[in-house]
Amino acid sequence: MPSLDPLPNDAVAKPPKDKTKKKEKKSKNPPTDDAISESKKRKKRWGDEEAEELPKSETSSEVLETSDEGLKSAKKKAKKVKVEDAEDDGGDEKKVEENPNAVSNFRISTTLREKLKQNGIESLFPIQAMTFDTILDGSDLVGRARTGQGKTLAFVLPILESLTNGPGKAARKTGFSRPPSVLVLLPTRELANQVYADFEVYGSAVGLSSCCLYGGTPYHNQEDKLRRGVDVVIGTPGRVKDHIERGNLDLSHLRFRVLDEADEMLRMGFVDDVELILGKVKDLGQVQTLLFSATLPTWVQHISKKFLKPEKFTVDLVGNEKMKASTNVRHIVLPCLMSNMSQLIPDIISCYASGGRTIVFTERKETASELAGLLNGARALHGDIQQSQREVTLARFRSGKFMTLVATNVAARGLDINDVQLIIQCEPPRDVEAYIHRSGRTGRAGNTGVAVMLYDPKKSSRISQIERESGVKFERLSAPQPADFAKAAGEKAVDEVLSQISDSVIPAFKSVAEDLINKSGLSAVELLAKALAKCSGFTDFKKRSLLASRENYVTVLFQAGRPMYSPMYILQLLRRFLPEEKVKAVEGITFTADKTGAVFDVPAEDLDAFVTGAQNEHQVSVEVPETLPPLEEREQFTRPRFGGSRWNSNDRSGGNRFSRGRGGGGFRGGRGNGNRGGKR
Ligand SMILES: Nc1ncnc2c1ncn2[C@@H]1O[C@H](COP(=O)(O)OP(=O)(O)OP(=O)(O)O)[C@@H](O)[C@H]1O
Repeated sequence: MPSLDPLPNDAVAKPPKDKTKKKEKKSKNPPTDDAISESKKRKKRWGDEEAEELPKSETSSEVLETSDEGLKSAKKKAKKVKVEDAEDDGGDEKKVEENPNAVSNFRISTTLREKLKQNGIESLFPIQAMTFDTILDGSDLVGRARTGQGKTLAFVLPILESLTNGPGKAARKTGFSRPPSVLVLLPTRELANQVYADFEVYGSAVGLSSCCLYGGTPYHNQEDKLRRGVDVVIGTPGRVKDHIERGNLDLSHLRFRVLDEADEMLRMGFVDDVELILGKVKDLGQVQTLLFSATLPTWVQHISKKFLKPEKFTVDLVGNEKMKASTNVRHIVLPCLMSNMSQLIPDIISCYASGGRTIVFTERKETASELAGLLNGARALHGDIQQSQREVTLARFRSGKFMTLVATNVAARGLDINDVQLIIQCEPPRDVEAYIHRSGRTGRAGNTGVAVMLYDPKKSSRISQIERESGVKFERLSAPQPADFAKAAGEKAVDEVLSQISDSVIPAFKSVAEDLINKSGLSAVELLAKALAKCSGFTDFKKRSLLASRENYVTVLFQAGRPMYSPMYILQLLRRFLPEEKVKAVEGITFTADKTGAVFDVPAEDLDAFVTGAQNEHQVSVEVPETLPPLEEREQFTRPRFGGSRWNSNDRSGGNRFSRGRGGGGFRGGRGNGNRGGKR
């Protein structure tokens, strides 16, 4: 299993200090001898002579160690286990894992340990190791770790352990039509199903049953399960609330309440239902509340106070770290107009997906459906699709029946899908949390991945805003050029030809191949190159502009020996050595950050005229840059017009800003609408 990020230094924020007291609160009743002997007995009851009863935290307000201390103390605990074992068992010392996060170093029963091992899990991830004891010992907790760091099992394991071998066992209701002991709330149906699957796998191993309550599916199956009695209810707030109101769901005996993706659950639109649901618990002293997310904006700390006990613990493995997003992901930005996306995205996938799955995020449901229809083999997932179809689509994506999913934020959070190598966001999302969660669909559990965010060159300022708020440092790249992906695709085709095509096919195709060489006028190598392109799914290669990925355009860098501030000035200089129709074809004038020049796109067939024409002009130069120079940040709000396809630059239907004229978008030569430059 790949290793995970090293823990940051400020992993654990202290629980809110009780300002009225000088010293940290000590527990009122220090453990009596009976309690100690009882706890020693308990290590047997936990069905695991190896699982050592680790000393409970002295007080509920005890500060959890910082991450480094946490790991050191976990090591000490491991050694302590070793020492105690030796004393207790007359020296037949048990092998204790040196790895402080080894599952066997935690109060996890043999049954659960076996089930974890079957799933390849023999060591806890940091967020799991840092929160396990605190949850098992009965505290409320806010947990934060970057995406893909195992937050789900961080609450699943201690909850199951508590209900079957620990403090939660005694109070747990049992028998037919029992009320649930656990409620887990999530923001989307897909995520609810995913967490339900984890509870099914691990809960059923220890005799606990679960059910999943979410909309778009019939009530009666869920009602039957609730009527028969379940231990764990996982669901989305809307459907959970419906079942409460229908009298199917009694939450008065809950032992655990969990808000996964807590910041999303406490956002407008969810918080009222969440508050109503969580308020159904009668005895707040008996219930533990756990909040987890990769993002916990400050406002969450305030609003969550009403659900958590004052002496809650916080384990924050992101803390004050600048980088809030996944550190296992390459974060790339790439300029592209909406009208060029359906042509560009397949090339980005060829370049960065490494044969794995790709999730493309759009802001709106209709654009997700539209784009999915334009991308070969892609499927759409969003809230307007019927629930049964959503489940089929996600299951087929998970099983690799298709490799490109085009989704809205319904797939942004929590979804854990194997081998997602590439995330493409069609435009900067509205908030930084969306960026962090979307890009976190790749690079999970210690694996690596690539997140590409496309942006309209006219709105580049959103990029630095997301950089500031997420701590991400984007790689500013331009559209992949044919050479970028031909090599990778060609090598893949060669591997397939050599490994999958038997020599037995040669006689049948040899004469056709000889005819082709004799008649085509191309060399054997050139013909083979075409055949490999065909195997790779390419029929032609179009050059794309660096500035906006415009097909059959080239981005040029224009300089005039003095700072420039107005596109009109540039157009006037161009008119000195170019005919009007070529000046009119200029697209997307954008000044360099130092204003000493400007870049813009010109039709590839006009490039020579621009370069040679400039040579005869005093102090004017036109060159083709390898990469974009640092450009002026731009923010321009253009109200999108409706109708027509915004995705296909070949579309001449007009009707919206994305398919206007050649190449679409950007400032156009000759109209002098000027670059409004900078932010307004
Ligand atoms: N201790 C572990 N060892 C190995 N793999 C693990 C461990 N814990 C969890 N995983 C795997 O790591 C992946 C990510 O886990 P999970 O989905 O819980 O992450 P997360 O932190 O909730 O992510 P997100 O913030 O995106 O919701 C899953 O495939 C899970 O099976």
